[in-house]
Amino acid sequence: MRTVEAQLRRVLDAAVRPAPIRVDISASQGLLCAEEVVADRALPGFDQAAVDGFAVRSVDVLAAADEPVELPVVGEVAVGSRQAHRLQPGQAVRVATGAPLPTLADAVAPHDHTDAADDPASRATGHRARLTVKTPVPSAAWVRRVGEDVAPGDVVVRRGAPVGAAQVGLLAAVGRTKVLVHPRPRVSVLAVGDELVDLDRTPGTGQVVDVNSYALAAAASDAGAEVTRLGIAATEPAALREAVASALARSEIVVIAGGVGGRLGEDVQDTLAQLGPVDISRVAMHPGSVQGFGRLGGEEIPTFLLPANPVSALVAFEVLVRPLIRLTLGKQDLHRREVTAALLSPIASPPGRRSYVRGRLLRDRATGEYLAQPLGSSGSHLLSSLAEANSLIVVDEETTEIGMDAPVRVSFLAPRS
Ligand SMILES: Nc1nc2c(c(=O)[nH]1)N[C@H]1C(S)=C(S)[C@@H](COP(=O)(O)OP(=O)(O)OC[C@H]3O[C@@H](n4cnc5c(N)ncnc54)[C@H](O)[C@@H]3O)O[C@H]1N2
Ligand code: MOO
Repeated sequence: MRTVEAQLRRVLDAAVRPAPIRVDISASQGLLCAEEVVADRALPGFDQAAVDGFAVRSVDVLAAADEPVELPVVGEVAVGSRQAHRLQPGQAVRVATGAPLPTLADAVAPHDHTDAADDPASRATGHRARLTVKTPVPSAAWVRRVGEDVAPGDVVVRRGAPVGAAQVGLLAAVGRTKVLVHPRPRVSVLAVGDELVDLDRTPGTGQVVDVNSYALAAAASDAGAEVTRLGIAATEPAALREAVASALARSEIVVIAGGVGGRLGEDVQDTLAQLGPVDISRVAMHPGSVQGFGRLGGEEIPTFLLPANPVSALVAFEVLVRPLIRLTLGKQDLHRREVTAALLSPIASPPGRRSYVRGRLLRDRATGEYLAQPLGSSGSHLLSSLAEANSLIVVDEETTEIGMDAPVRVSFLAPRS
């Protein structure tokens, strides 16, 4: 039996990474940047007022520390003003937040530092108002300096950085319409099984609705892949070979649920062997121990044969496929967050296998301590208990029993609202 680690290594070694692509910045969110994005401009692009107030020379209002200083207001600069403004020593200009600062001004006195009054005498000289500055403002106060955020030549988004809302904002700010990113890996999902019918049919006696292609497609999409759910594959060898070959041609990862055991399994494996070597092995895990993996087709596309019991399929996906999708996306961190929790009821685990026990992770309000409640039976067909779970309790290979209150390793599943 191969350890989970050894199987994961084989899987990750087989990763096929799609070449980076250039996309609109609006489509880049959630992907990893594949280039160093260098700013060709400064942000802010010019010195500007950080508040509504009056642009002044700080030296002209120094004396306001002792007594109010009066200045004539010689003009007004609105946001977006494209006209050059200039003030002379001893003058003030009314400015709005974001307006370009007049030449010579090096500070803004906010409204609450000042009193402004209409002054007929100063109006006669062309000035609109007299300003009383009650508090001095030091140089650069209430000014957003050119290049303070980003200087030309700065890297605004690093290669390998996840693109989130702030990165999309920076790309827009430096005028980039497109950005090079690692695309989502394309994952194709198929199910095989003679008993399967699609969900638009009422299953007859002995028939089972195909759950796996839907559930695995959802899991792949949640992991960040671009998914094609191909549904139930024909089991007639030529048709199956054709279906898998066409999936290989359009995917970086192929996931097939079923075909691991029994007569059908042998037929499926024989057919797949025409496309490349498939290794069916027992992996030291529970559930999901019997599985197949190979690199198929000319491009050696990593291809999984997952055990068909729905819980086994999803757990095997979680443990082996999800990390491969994340690696293919370019992520550094391939695994879910793990915490240590106190076990709320005892669990058993088969010897020599790592168990993934469905659980609910709780937090003790008073102590902040994590608590793990194992859910129901461990049957691999019991999908509703996986739906109840928000985590998997991971029991190592050597342990066969864990008592109440003992510390256990718990891996988060997708966060739920
Ligand atoms: N000789 C052995 N037989 C089996 C073993 C074993 O170790 N030795 N392990 C059992 C376990 S556990 C699993 S899991 C399966 C894995 O084999 P397959 O992947 O070929 O699974 P099947 O036997 O075809 O199906 C198992 C179960 O799942 C249902 N199923 C199948 N496909 C779907 C689908 N798309 N959606 C929902 N449910 C599906 C199927 O009807 C069966 O009930 O092998 C066991 N046998
Ligand atoms: O491999 Mo089966 O994986 O335990 O349901």
